[in-house]
Amino acid sequence: MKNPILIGFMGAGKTTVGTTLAKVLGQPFYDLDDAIEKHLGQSIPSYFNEKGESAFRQVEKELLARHLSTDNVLATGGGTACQVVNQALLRADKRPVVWLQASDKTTLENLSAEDWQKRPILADKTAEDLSKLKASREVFYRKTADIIVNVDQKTPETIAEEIIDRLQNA
Ligand SMILES: Nc1ncnc2c1ncn2[C@@H]1O[C@H](COP(=O)(O)OP(=O)(O)OP(=O)(O)O)[C@@H](O)[C@H]1O
Ligand SMILES: O=C(O)C1=C[C@@H](O)[C@@H](O)[C@H](O)C1
Ligand SMILES: [Mg+2]
Repeated sequence: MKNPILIGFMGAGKTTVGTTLAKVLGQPFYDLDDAIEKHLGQSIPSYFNEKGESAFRQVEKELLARHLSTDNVLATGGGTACQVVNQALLRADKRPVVWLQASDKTTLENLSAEDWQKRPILADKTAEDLSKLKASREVFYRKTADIIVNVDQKTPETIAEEIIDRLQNA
């Protein structure tokens, strides 16, 4: 089984589930947002503030491209799979792409006030705005994913096991 790439909306649990999944599989884990922050030497919100979203997307694309040839369990950022150029990179990688699909309710429950602050796309947004943005992005996740795993009311361990089961039986 090739190590999967996790995509999906903010708060779906890509970082959390990816960490657990990598442990269960005994494989290294790579989190694209963490890698971006290390590369920039600053937090994503601070970089967004200084340079704006399009500069962020450029760095995101470069680090994604640089990393795809390695075989880690990979957690993308919430917007990674929504950029056309990244979709092509993800599809070309030949690793299974797993969409962690969460309801609005789960997404809102997962995102604490601190999580909300760490995600500049959500700055000044209401729950209703989040719901609209999430709905508008689903078409991209669906198009990029090989499998869809619903995460509602499941622990990270259960989700990781489900991903492994689905990939082994795919
Ligand atoms: N299955 C789960 N059960 C309980 N809490 C969860 C679960 N998945 C994620 N969380 C919590 O939700 C929050 C957001 O999770 P996480 O950072 O993994 O999301 P993400 O998909 O990586 O978001 P982003 O796209 O912004 O990187 C964290 O506080 C995490 O602890
Ligand atoms: O959904 C998004 O567009 C983002 C999600 C985060 O993971 C980060 O990649 C960044 O805050 C942008
Ligand atoms: Mg994450």
